Amino acid sequence: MTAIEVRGLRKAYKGHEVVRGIDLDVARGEVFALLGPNGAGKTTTTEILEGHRRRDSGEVRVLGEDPGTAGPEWRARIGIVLQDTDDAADLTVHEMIKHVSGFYPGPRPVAEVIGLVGLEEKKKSRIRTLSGGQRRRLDVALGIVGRPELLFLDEPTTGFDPEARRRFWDLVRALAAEGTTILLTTHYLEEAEALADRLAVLASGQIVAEGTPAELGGRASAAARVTWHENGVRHSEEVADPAPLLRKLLAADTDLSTLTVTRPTLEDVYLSLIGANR
Ligand SMILES: Nc1ncnc2c1ncn2[C@@H]1O[C@H](COP(=O)(O)OP(=O)(O)OP(=O)(O)O)[C@@H](O)[C@H]1O
Repeated sequence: MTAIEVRGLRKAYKGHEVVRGIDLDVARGEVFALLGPNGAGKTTTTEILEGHRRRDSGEVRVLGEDPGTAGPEWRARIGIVLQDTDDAADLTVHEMIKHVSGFYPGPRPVAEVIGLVGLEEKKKSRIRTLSGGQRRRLDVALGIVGRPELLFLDEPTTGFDPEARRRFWDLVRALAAEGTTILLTTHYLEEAEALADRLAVLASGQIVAEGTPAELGGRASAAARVTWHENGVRHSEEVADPAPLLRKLLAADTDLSTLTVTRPTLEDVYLSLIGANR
């Protein structure tokens, strides 16, 4: 079943079109990442799907309803982690999560949510005293307290330290394992690679590539670069299939202690896609 279905989505601000005919399908239970440079239209698209922004044209279905007209029951089935929120700073972490949990019919227990995002030590702290990364974790807590069927994560790990980011990835995987559909926007390609079942690259308001992280932009079939050293001299060859070259090197008893075989990283593919669409 489809969680998100978008056909021909368009949106302009003051006559300048920033979303220019997007088609998108996200299946239930899928983790889908939207990538793209600053200003590509990711947040605008996401906000339209969340029902927070009006579209100019196109068909949009989210959990079977049009977000432009869907009511509070639909809203209770989705969770949203916005790029930056700054409200109710005088409440404590626990009070804020408790307050928001009251909006949902079957919320997670507050203590469970605090544990999931790793804010146990800060549960009695006032929100205004949190660090940037802790504040983001609270945002994530508020996004998941209602047990959403579909979770929107807009750059969720900006400001996280590396350990918090890994912990957040585990949380996303656990939510996905429970069947939560997740739409994620991120500038961290390793994050998209670690989490997403599929991803789409948005450039100037259009989807320029879509696929699994392994296949995006022909990555799986791209040439491999083999490098090694022979008598102190570095050799480097680009080959479609590295096996014959490796056999030849082995047969010749070449020193392979510095051997590397690499294919384009997701970042390489992403940068060339963005570069080609400037
Ligand atoms: N309320 C608004 N009024 C006018 N222009 C806007 C508005 N919101 C966004 N824009 C413009 O629309 C374009 C797309 O913005 P959007 O925030 O969707 O991009 P993004 O891909 O999410 O970028 P980022 O990676 O920086 O978050 C940008 O050029 C932005 O300046």
